Amino acid sequence: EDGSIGYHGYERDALLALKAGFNNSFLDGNWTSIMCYMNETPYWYGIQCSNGRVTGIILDRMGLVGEIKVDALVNLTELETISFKDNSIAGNMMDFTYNQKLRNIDLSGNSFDGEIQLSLLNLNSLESLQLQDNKLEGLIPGFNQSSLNAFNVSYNNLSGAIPQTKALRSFGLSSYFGNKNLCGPPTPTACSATTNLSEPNSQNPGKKSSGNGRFTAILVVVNVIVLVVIMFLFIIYYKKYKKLKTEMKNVLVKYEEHDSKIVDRAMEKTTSEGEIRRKLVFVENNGTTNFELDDLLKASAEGLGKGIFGNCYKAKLDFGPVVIVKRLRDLKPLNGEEFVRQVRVIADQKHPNLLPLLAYYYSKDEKLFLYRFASNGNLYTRLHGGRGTGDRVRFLWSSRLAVARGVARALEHLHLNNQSETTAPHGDLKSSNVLIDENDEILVSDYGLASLIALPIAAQRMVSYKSTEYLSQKQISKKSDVWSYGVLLLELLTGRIPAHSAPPGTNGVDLSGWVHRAVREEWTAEIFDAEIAVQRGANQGMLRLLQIAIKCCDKSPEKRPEISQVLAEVEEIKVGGDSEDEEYPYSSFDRSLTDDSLSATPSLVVGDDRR
Ligand SMILES: Nc1ncnc2c1ncn2[C@@H]1O[C@H](COP(=O)(O)OP(=O)(O)OP(=O)(O)O)[C@@H](O)[C@H]1O
Repeated sequence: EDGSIGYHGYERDALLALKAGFNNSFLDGNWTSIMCYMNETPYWYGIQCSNGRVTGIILDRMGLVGEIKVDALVNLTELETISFKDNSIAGNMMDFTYNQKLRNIDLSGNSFDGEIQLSLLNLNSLESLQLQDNKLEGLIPGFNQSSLNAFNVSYNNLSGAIPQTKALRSFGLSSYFGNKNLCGPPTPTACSATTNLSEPNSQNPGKKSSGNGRFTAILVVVNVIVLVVIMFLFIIYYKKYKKLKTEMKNVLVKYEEHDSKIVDRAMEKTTSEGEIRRKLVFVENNGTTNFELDDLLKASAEGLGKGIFGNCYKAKLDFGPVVIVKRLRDLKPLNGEEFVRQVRVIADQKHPNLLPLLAYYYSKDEKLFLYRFASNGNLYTRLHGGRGTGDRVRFLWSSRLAVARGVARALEHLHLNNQSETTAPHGDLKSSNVLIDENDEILVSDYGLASLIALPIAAQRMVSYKSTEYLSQKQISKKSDVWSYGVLLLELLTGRIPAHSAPPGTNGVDLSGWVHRAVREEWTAEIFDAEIAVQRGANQGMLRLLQIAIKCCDKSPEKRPEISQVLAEVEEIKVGGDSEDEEYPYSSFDRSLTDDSLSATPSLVVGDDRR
């Protein structure tokens, strides 16, 4: 097992097998990708984890149907709690032999039948066993764990004498009530001498004598014949099974060879000594000089930070160029072929406002993406950096409008190249993913990476998954990108940090709610960043951009405009004449916001988007 990825594949397989038996559409949608990662909050509904291991399964009142295989829990050795309370699960109980840490078991309110599992007797930490309201039959096993402090088998079809162990004697009638034929304390019914023997129960196989000797002899002969036939059939079956297994193995080996050949072809080269060496794969036409992984390893590297897709480094190669290296982590379990296919999709997204992928590297243990270095940093730092200090470089309206345009163009390109209705083609649009190169060109980064990382990680960390529609309906779409774009515009206009994309350790505000409140309560002068509010000639343009932003941030995704429409409107905004150096008190906004501009678009203030 790969401990480094923080989860355990065989546990995941066990849970997926369990899920398959339930045929439950919610779980089918929710239990995808990995269930837990180290000590982070589990990603799957109803799963508890510790150190990447599954410690609890709690699926109460989920309408679960079907049966649970007897060996379903064999691989979940860290399990402490299991609860399937109030579902409609049928069939025999599962085997608990390998779940020695189990403390709480609640299978109540289902249709479990057959006998109570004897493996429960060996769970030395068992504290609570709730089996009431099922269809269990046979005898109650002699539970005697001193840890047991809650026990209920009421309303089943159990029969026979209640074992008079120290542990079981401590529970009252309510634990046993509603069974077919239980006797002995605490029930009022005394047991007859033959009670237990008369019950059909494999755990107590005493059976009544079945009539005369002749009949018994015939029965024995028939039994022997049946046994011989069964053994014969078993031998035939076993031979066939062995043959099938060997064939399967051959097919698998062939498949793996084929798979690795594809990866090899894409990513490996034969050196002059004839040995295979993995190499960086350069995306064609990128205009850079190609180099080897060794060159990269020799380069001086500076850590830029840890993003949701992995750590980012700036590497200065010995022979001159500077590249950005992203070490991808938390990836979906993709084989080489699938990885290459997804990378091609990203690499093919060519647009002047998208940060181009230069090269990639794939091996079992390491996946790298190499990007062009954008020397003027990211929008987040440009917009918020150095405020209140002498280091602050003024960020003028014309530059902010250029950012709004560049990002909208990039986003439109991504949307036009993605036909899916159920994905946000960027998915993680935020100011730290908008880069500025040496010519002040805008480059949007981190697009397409959602297709590579595990869904729970994406759902937990990516901006799209923080939109209203994901929070309420668990759905994202292109309109989720439009919403992120609207918030980015508000960030540009207000100079404030949005809560949902604030870097760790930074406090952000609910920008959309805040802007609506400001418009309603007429403290409009405060909406615009003082740094641009003073550029009076640009006021109309700022108001236009604010209106667009508010439309993009509509709570209902269907009311938000398409990105093409947004782009068209942003392109129409004029920078605003000679405004750059003109400075007026920013209260000059008051009248225009409350009277002219907003009254012309009443929907702006009606659709309150406070969250
Ligand atoms: N090509 C690049 N040129 C210059 N700086 C970059 C480049 N790529 C990333 N950065 C900067 O490096 C830092 C780390 O980037 P990274 O993408 O790993 O994290 P992030 O953008 O903060 O978060 P996330 O992964 O959620 O997008 C960020 O400040 C980012 O702006």
